[in-house]
Amino acid sequence: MSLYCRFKGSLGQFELDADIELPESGVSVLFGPSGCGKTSLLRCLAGLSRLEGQFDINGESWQNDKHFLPVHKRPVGYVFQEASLFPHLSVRANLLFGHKRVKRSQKANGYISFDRLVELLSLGPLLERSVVRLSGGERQRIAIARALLTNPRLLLMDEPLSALDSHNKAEIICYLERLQRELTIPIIYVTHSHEEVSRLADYVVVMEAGRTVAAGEVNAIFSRLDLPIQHDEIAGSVLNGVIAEADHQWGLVRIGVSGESIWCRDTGLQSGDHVRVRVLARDVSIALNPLVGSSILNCLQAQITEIKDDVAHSIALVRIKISDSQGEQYIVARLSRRSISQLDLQVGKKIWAQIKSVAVM
Ligand SMILES: Nc1ncnc2c1ncn2[C@@H]1O[C@H](COP(=O)(O)OP(=O)(O)OP(=O)(O)O)[C@@H](O)[C@H]1O
Repeated sequence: MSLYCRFKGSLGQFELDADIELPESGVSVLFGPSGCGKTSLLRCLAGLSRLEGQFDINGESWQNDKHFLPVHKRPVGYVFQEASLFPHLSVRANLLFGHKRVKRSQKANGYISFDRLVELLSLGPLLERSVVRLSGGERQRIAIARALLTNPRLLLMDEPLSALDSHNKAEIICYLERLQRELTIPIIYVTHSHEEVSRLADYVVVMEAGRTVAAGEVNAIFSRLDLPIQHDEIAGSVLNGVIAEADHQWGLVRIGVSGESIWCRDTGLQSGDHVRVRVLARDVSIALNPLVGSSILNCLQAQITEIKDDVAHSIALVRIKISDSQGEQYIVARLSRRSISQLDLQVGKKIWAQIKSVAVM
């Protein structure tokens, strides 16, 4: 871990109390409901807001009790919900606006060149166009490239997909996944979308009412039953796996996940590809014996590690563990309390977790 921050103070009526340590690279997502303080925390990191606190990044102090590095001196790239591009300039000129300010000697480790960014974000055909008639997705790709061309040591992204339609969103997520593989600087990404977290996050910080309440790896955080994220109807667990085989006849792939298998729709991935799957808690059921004569393709051997009543009286959440010699991962199932009683489900019990292949995302 080499990014540490703590900020405490008031912004009008709002109290921010954040204290987090993040990995030195990869995508860390700030996740939480609207108004919980994600943007406020991002603004403190950028130096746009000044609260009492401390911010150390990769061995440098940007803020402590005696010192505050002003916003214009922080090498930070900032991507907002909507790209604010210069309307009188071409795409190329918009990109070069940030690029020119970077001296050769200042180019940090992991710096991605103009040509490489144009290639990674498929900006070549747009370079000579005016920015005025571009789609939202194209504008956002330019905003991301422009932020990176300033040679930042930290990239902040504040709900960069929230203003886009679903087609543009899906496209930009693919570009972000590509960038993620090349960038070596830390990215802090704000969202309240479960899909974005499961696709992009290496690490998650959960925020609630101005406070940072939990932080950790994606599977660990999304399988915790004590966090408010589980109250969401579309809450689910995120599992890491590897494509093991394809069933071309039926258009399915088998994903190996901690010694178990999950069949889901084939989206063109190859054997050996590392993937993430998201399984909603409401799509998981539990049986005491392996399935016979069922349409459900996925039946995973697992063990119950925790049971917790939901806020809704009739429902409980069950955390189950799958494991092999490489480690363990957790899945959450949302069940009726009646089923839990009838099957006498208890912590430690070995069970079978059933998941419809069409429900796997
Ligand atoms: N400078 C400020 N003065 C007064 N109130 C502020 C200030 N900055 C933020 N707030 C308030 O702090 C709260 C948190 O806002 P913030 O934008 O950080 O939340 P958020 O989690 O990013 O929300 P969203 O997901 O909707 O963007 C809001 O109620 C906002 O009005």
